[in-house]
Amino acid sequence: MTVGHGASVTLGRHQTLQQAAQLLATHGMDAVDVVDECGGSVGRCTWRMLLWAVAHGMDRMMTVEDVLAACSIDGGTEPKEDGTEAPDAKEDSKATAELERLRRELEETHRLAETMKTVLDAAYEGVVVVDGDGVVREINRAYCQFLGIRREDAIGKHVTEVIENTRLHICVQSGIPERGYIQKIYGQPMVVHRIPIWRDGEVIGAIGMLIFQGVSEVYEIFRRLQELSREASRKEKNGTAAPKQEAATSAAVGVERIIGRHPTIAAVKQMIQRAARVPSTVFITGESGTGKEVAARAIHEAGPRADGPFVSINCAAIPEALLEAELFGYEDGAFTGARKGGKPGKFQLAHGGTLFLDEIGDMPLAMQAKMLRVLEEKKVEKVGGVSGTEVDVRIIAATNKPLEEMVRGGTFREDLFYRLNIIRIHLPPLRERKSDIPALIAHHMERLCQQYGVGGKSFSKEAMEVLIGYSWPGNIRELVNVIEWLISMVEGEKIEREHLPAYLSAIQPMAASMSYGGANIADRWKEMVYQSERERIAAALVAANGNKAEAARRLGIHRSTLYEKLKKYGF
Ligand SMILES: Nc1ncnc2c1ncn2[C@@H]1O[C@H](COP(=O)(O)OP(=O)(O)OP(=O)(O)O)[C@@H](O)[C@H]1O
Repeated sequence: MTVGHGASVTLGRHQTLQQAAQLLATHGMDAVDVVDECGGSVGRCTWRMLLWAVAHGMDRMMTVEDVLAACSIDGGTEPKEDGTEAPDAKEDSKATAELERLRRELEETHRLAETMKTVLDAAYEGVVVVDGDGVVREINRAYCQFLGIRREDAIGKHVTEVIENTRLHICVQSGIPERGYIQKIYGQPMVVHRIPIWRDGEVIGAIGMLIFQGVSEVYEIFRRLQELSREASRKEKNGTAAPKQEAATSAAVGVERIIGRHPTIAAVKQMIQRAARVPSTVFITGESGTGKEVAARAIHEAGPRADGPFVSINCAAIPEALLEAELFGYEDGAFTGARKGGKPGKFQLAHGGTLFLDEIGDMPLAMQAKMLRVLEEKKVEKVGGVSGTEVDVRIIAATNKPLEEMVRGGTFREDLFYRLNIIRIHLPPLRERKSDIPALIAHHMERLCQQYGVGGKSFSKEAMEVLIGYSWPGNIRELVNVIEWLISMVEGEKIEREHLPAYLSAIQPMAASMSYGGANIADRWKEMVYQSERERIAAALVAANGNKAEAARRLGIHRSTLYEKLKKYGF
């Protein structure tokens, strides 16, 4: 558009309807001449013409030239120069209503944008928003002041041109949130959070936050962590089992370490918080890999024993003959091969803390009787010992076996079952809380990439759909293993559908009653699952050179589950 000498305003023929409306509104005009590149008049744009275009559902981005042409083809609906020929009254009111709706929509958008800007500017932290290409779309006053730049100069530029050492554009590609990272800006270590913005399964941008007050706090947290780690190694030297590496490296504590917002998991988190407050025995059930140990640690960390040890023992992994010594310890010379000076048992090591009895359903009957006595008397007697020692231990037990059925079948003691089953927490299988899959993937991807020192990876929409569609029989452990495998196998930053193991894409049954090629689809499905699981197990055994413990780890299932499957598939 041009404003010539003597305030003569014209509109270029390639300008849009939206620009035409803006021009008329800005200059308070009813009509404006439409000109070509040489300034020659090609027609006249009026409010009536704009109303006509809106009434005919034309796009706001259409050129004025096209609208002029459409008007003339329409048989002169557009008024002639003198404006005597108006659109008919019905169309006129339709157009007016549409314009009014657009005006209100615009007003609302402006109001929201203003509110958002006020909120952003009032925030103490620096906030920057980038789009899917890493281009700055919004930045607040605090960030601009810190960087010493003007908002207008930052907006529209790639974030790397605006903020030193930023990784926001990488966060957009990986889709992985980065919280509490240190970023050097102007030589100062700053604490930043980088959070991807997801829409319809795709990352469409990211928000960066600069925490001005955070550095000293972070150093304080760091100092406390160092103290804790020193404490842990002191305890390890004294014989207390160190927590798993995963738990030690994770900053999350208590229910924080449980990822997921599905209602079933939200209810579990509530139960955990309640259970943490009381000393009663907790009994956790759920399929293998659903996070029973994670839940047990969360209870320990959220309760008053958090400063005490968390000791875990897998009752299925220890041969029957050694289980008693592992649990209660042994005296010097208690049996052939016993360590000189004896050894404390898990109960003693957990004194003042929590003992997690995993796979309790696999505990032999004879051992169950001894366990019941210890739980009732709160005293343990070492193998080869003569007197008992008092222990103050909170018990959390877990199993993936149907313990009630085992009680009925006589393979699990009823009295021990009731002694354990005081607070019951059931962890749902992953297939029943699929909405948590993206968050679990993001969490473990970030954790593992940090652990391996590699850059983050993101999933294509198709790959994510496959991961969400799969039934995850090995639950979260299987998911973690798939992520670990992908991190080491995929070179690039984007994980595509074809990078995923083939068994994840197997067709799901649509309806059990449907038939396909004469065979019942549910039977075909079962057969396919059977085949694919058999192949996966065979592949894992080959990859692990026949080592069953390693194969079970690769498959994300417990060793005892692998043995059952080996039997089932006739290996
Ligand atoms: N809610 C969760 N959020 C994040 N990670 C989880 C969650 N639950 C489980 N995991 C991860 O899944 C894996 C398996 O968890 P865990 O060992 O607690 O399962 P489990 O039910 O005790 O398995 P099993 O019955 O075989 O002993 C671990 O890598 C753990 O970090």
